[in-house]
Amino acid sequence: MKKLEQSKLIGNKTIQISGSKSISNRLLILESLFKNIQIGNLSNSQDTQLLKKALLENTETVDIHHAGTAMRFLTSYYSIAEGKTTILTGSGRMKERPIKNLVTALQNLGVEIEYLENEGFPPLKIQGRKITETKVDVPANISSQFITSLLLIAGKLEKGLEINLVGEVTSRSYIEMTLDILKKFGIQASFIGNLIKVEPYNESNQSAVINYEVESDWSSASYFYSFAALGRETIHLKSFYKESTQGDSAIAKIYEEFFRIQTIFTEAEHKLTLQPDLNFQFPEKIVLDMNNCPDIAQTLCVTAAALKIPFEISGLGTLRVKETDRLLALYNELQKLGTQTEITDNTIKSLNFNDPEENISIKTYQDHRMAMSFAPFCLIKELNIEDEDVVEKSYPMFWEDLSKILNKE
Ligand SMILES: O=C(O)C1=C[C@@H](OP(=O)(O)O)[C@@H](O)[C@H](O)C1
Ligand SMILES: C=C(OP(=O)(O)O)C(=O)O
Repeated sequence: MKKLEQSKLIGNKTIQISGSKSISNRLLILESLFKNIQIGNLSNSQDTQLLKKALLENTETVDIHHAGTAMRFLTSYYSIAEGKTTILTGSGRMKERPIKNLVTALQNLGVEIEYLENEGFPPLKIQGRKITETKVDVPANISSQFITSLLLIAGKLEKGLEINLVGEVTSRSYIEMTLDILKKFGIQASFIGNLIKVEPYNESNQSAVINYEVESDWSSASYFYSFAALGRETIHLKSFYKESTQGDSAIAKIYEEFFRIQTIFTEAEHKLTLQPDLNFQFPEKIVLDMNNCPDIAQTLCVTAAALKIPFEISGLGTLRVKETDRLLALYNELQKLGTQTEITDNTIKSLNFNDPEENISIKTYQDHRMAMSFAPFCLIKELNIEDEDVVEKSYPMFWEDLSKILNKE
């Protein structure tokens, strides 16, 4: 249990955030399939460590715990490991997170994959083989990770791959991030309408060494936007770029529009300065579709609840199948801050704001983002965060970094 006393924000501190977990996990798979690259600022998240270990050890049974990207990316990776049988499993929650659309797509490409417990969910038994098919349909409304998973192996197939995205495309920014990284590896791809075409990798590219400096993680940066919005002090974050491929960089625009936090980029130092406008007036209401940046939805809901600004967020269907049912978790825990909400399959809307509870203890539901998104509320009132170690999944240094910017009141 982490006790966060009521605190004040110390101005002008600099926080060094580690590399994007999404970019890092794509790079590790590509490195293993295609060639050696020099990776700088690799994510120190537990999810990245787990994936790295799985790729290095190459055992028959692989337990990926709660790392969603690793689970989905490795499903395709082991599907093309010719002659190798792999059992791919994960935590209790991972066994409840959907994977059927990806498995069906790989089965349609000729791979033998068996569900070892429940149909449509891990654990999987995968019999790797050479894929010769060239086209596949994939429903794109459940998780973009299914598409990324196929894209990461596509260049390895003899004739490349055409992926037809069926239905609404969720978390599109993550697909675009994957295509950008493929390009850096020299893998040609196009994304027109609902069709993605990837050309086979040209082996003569093999010799050119790539240096890839991973931009720091914008999802992790989001919590500092929340601190700046509630504490109205300047915070510096490193190492970020002005043009980001991470969809969660939308946090800068969102917090500028609704909370008057200006983001200033210092190119030379790859530094972001989060600078609150002190003459800030609350917006009347926040209405936003966050389908493109689902991981920062919890951050925004807590900031809005703390400031008692009515909000109505849509595009959040995927939150139901993440580390926990994040809409339900928000509904439960925001009540402790005094905020009543109404949730549907894919939206959350505030109904009214009352005083926070006396002794607030936030449950985290094994979800790192529940712990980190509620932490900034300590600028309003003291609170406890249960199972604080959950932050390791994406941001192991989170509590240490907070201690640098908080002063007990
Ligand atoms: O490709 C990725 O790196 C991710 C895609 C998103 O998942 P969905 O596409 O399942 O929404 C996001 O929520 C997750 O944290 C990371
Ligand atoms: C949803 C997340 O991760 P994953 O799907 O990779 O477990 C996340 O980090 O918020």
